[in-house]
This record gives sequence, C-alpha cells and structure tokens, in this order.
Amino acid sequence: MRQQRRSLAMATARLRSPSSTTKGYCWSWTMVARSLHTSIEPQDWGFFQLVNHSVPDDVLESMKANIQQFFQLPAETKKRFAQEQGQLEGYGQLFVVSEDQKLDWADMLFLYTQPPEMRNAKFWPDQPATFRSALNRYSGAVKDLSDSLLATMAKNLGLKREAIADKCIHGMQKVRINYYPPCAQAEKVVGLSPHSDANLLTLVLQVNHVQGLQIKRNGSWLPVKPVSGAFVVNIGDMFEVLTNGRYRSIEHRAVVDPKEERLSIAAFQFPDIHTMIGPLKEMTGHEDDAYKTSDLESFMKIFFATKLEGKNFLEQMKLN
Ligand SMILES: O=C(O)CCC(=O)C(=O)O
Ligand SMILES: [Fe+2]
Repeated sequence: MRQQRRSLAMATARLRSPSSTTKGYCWSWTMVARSLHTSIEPQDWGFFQLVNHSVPDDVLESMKANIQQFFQLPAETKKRFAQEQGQLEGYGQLFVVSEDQKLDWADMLFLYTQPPEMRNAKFWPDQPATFRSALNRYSGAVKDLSDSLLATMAKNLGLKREAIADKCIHGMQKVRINYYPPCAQAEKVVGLSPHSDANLLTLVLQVNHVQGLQIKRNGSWLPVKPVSGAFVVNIGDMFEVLTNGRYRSIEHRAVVDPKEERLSIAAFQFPDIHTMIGPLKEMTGHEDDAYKTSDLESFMKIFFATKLEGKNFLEQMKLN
C-alpha cells in the first residue's frame, strides 16, 4: 500500500508538470488512479501505462504463451484461420485498402471477442490446444478492467452512468494480435503505420521485451518502453468525439526490430452496437459540436476504408 501511494504521488507530481497542466486533462488521470487504487505512469494525456490492475498474472502469461506458439506454427496451419476476401477477421494483414499500397511489416490475427455471440469460431485457432480458453479468459478480464476505467473516466467528467458506462455493459471488444518479424533493414519498413484507434479505449499488452510502440508527442515520436505485465491504455477516436475533444485520441505507430520478433495484443473496446457516436450533450453544454454524429457501424465503415495515416480519419469526422 505504501509503495502504491508512493508511485501514485510520483505520478501526480509528473502530471502537474507545466506542459500537462496547460492541456487541462491532468487531474482526470490522477483521479482514475486513485479510484482504482492503482498506479499509473502517465506519459501523455492520450495514453498511460497501467501497472497494477485486475487482470491476473496467470491469465496474461497463458495468453502470451499461446500467441507465441500460434505464430510459430507452419504457414499452412495458420492459413486455416485466414481472412476471407474483403473481411478483416482472421489471420492475415491489416488495412489493405488498395493494391499498390506498401504493406506494413506485420502479420496479425484479428478476432471479435465480446459479446461472446459475436465470436466466429472458424477464425479462432484450435492450435495450440489451449488458445481458445486462454483468449476467452483474457478477453473477459480485460473487458472488466476497461469497464471500470471507462466508468471512472466518465465519472471524472461529471457524466452519469447512462452516458458512457451503461452503453459499455454489452459493449463490443475486438482483439488484434500483432506479430512483427525482425527486418534486417528495419529503418526501411514500418510495423504498423501511424494511426489513432477508432474505438473508445484500447488496452495494449506488449508481449515480449522488444520495444516497438511509439507515440506522437509535440510532433516527435517517443518510444514506449515495455513494462512487464502493464497495459498501455490508449484513448481512441470515439472517446474524443463523445467528449467533444476534451480527451484527445493518441497517434501511435509500431516500428520493427532488426534482430528480434515483437508481439503485442491490442484489445479494442467499443460501446454496444446501437450507440450513436457524436458529442454528448452533457459535454457540449452551450458549445458547438466539434464532430459529426453517426451510428457506430457507419463510423467504423469510414475508418476501415481510410488509409492509416495519422489521425486523418478523425479529420473527416470534424465539423468546420
Ligand atoms: O504493436 C503495438 O504495440 C501497437 C498495436 C496497435 O496500435 C494496434 O494494434 O492498433
Ligand atoms: Fe493502435
């Protein structure tokens, strides 16, 4: 407990640095940390590392072991779970929007995980034998964590449960497992192109010690050092839109290592499918809406049709 208080005090001290207070979001992170009795390492207001959290170690370790084994399987075995034409779910590659596009240096396995009725068993690997049960436990535990984060963040904004938290009870979760093979000419490729995530909140687990995730801060790319067992929590575009820009989604990318492979698991949290995505009236008060309002499905359709290039998708959703 003492240790926890000390790390929280450090977090608070850093949050109060002039550069973060000018943006006005600093206290919400501290309050998130306090309400969750946890420690947060703030590195940017669109992102933080959650060091102590409710997801059990054995759930993390089993998930990590299973995905490492999956990507080591022969190509023919992995292809049994391959994406189908025009679909994103399954094993394959990300965001292929045109034939002449330079592809990112990564393979991925993209699965719908919550609510359970959205799962598509044909894309869920049956090798290794424990993969499905590991992902099932991981997905549930990460959703619980995300629900408590979202509820706390919404409360800090003065919102009632109905505004965001209740809409997440039957919220969707999609999980993308990224595998970045080493590349001798690493500086010539990009693992995952610069982007912000379209959803509300993303919880990223960096699976091994290899560094690759970078966030954009004041026009420069800053590496995010993997902290064993910690989640990197990213604010997504939907959270930016719902809060009419009070929170900003974070632009990030992944680079590859010349010698070692890197793996990460991103769990994308969404509200339930019937939610309208637009500035909440509790947030706007007398100010103008800064973003368009659309249903969740249309929002996602535009996102996936847009080439990943920084926050260019959100630019399209801005009014004026
Ligand atoms: O590999 C990473 O650390 C980042 C993954 C990511 O940003 C994503 O899957 O959207
Ligand atoms: Fe991302």
